Amino acid sequence: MTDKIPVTVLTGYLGAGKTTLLNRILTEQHGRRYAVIVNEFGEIGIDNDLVVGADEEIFEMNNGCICCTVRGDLIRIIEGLMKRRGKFDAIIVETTGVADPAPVAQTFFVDADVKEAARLDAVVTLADAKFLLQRLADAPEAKNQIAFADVIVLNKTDLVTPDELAEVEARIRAINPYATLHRTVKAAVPLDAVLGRNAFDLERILDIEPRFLEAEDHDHHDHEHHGRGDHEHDHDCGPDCGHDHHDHDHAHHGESHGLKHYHDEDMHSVSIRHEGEVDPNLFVPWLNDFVQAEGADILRCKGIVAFENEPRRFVFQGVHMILDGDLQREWREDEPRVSRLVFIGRKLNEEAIRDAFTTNVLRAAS
Ligand SMILES: Nc1nc2c(ncn2[C@@H]2O[C@H](COP(=O)(O)OP(=O)(O)OP(=O)(O)O)[C@@H](O)[C@H]2O)c(=O)[nH]1
Repeated sequence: MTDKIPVTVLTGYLGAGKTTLLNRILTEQHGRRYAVIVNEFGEIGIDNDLVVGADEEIFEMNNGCICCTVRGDLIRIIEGLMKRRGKFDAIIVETTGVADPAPVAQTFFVDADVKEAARLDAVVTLADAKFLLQRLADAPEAKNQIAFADVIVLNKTDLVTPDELAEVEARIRAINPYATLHRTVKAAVPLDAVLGRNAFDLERILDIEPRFLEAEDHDHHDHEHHGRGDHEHDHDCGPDCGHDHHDHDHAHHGESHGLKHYHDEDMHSVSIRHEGEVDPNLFVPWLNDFVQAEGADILRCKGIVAFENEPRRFVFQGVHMILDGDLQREWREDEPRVSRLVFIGRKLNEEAIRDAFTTNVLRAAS
């Protein structure tokens, strides 16, 4: 895995500060060389003109940002880059401000060649401290971008009062409690806070998301807000879609569960904790079926699972209905064999998820 090229996906709504951060990355003395892929709307990309830095290679995807189109472009661009390996150390993909990061992230799971050559390092989302609340109200993509983030750079803090900042941060946390968050002016964040995160390295989920294993079960609100039905970008791909929606192996189960979820209108996260092992022959099919059925509403899922008679941890993650997972390092002696799953998405029915897990994985085993 180590010789794969790390890819950072930079996202964030229009004007949030993506280019500002990119310029910072490209001008700072860090001794690394980045290839930059800019996903720009329209025929003529203007972002190129704004990006400084002589040595970086910049490629553009000019045909919009939606779903499979971008993926095709991105795959071709990354494949082209791979022929020039050695000329750069890492890739940064700057997505257009209105893009849903899901298809970009999916590229690194589903395309065999890309998977072979590159690994998604982290999704970094720029958030505009002044306008994020408005965007959350009127732009579903803005919410997706927050939900997807491994790292959130809450930028333009100079434009808001401390109270406003606290409010926007609370809203971000309601959507995504797991990302690391940095408050910035002019995207001034230490580069190692956004690059080289290994946030998508399944082995490191716990390092990146220490809260992942915390006792949960705080609030159990039942929120059924929403009703916006903003599904434009959900991947309910039709028959023409080139998506490869099956490419998983994952598994686990659990048995007790603490559900915690946060909610922000229709977006929230549900976590399940099972104090013990699960039968992979029950867990894996359940997870696959669940994600296939509900994937349009699930933006992200992750989990670490203890399998019966298996010394290694099963770790999975997914983007919509695409799942990826494998057995990784062994459980340590002092480590409780607990199974944990987290789903982040829209309209997730917490009780239904809990019941399905209990019925199909736990009860079925007894
Ligand atoms: N006041 C203030 N302005 C900022 C800050 N960061 C960036 N800006 C300004 O905000 C504007 C937009 O920043 P960009 O970095 O171009 O944002 P972007 O996300 O790349 O924008 P798009 O490419 O349109 O999506 C620029 O004029 C920046 O100079 C900040 O922390 N505070």
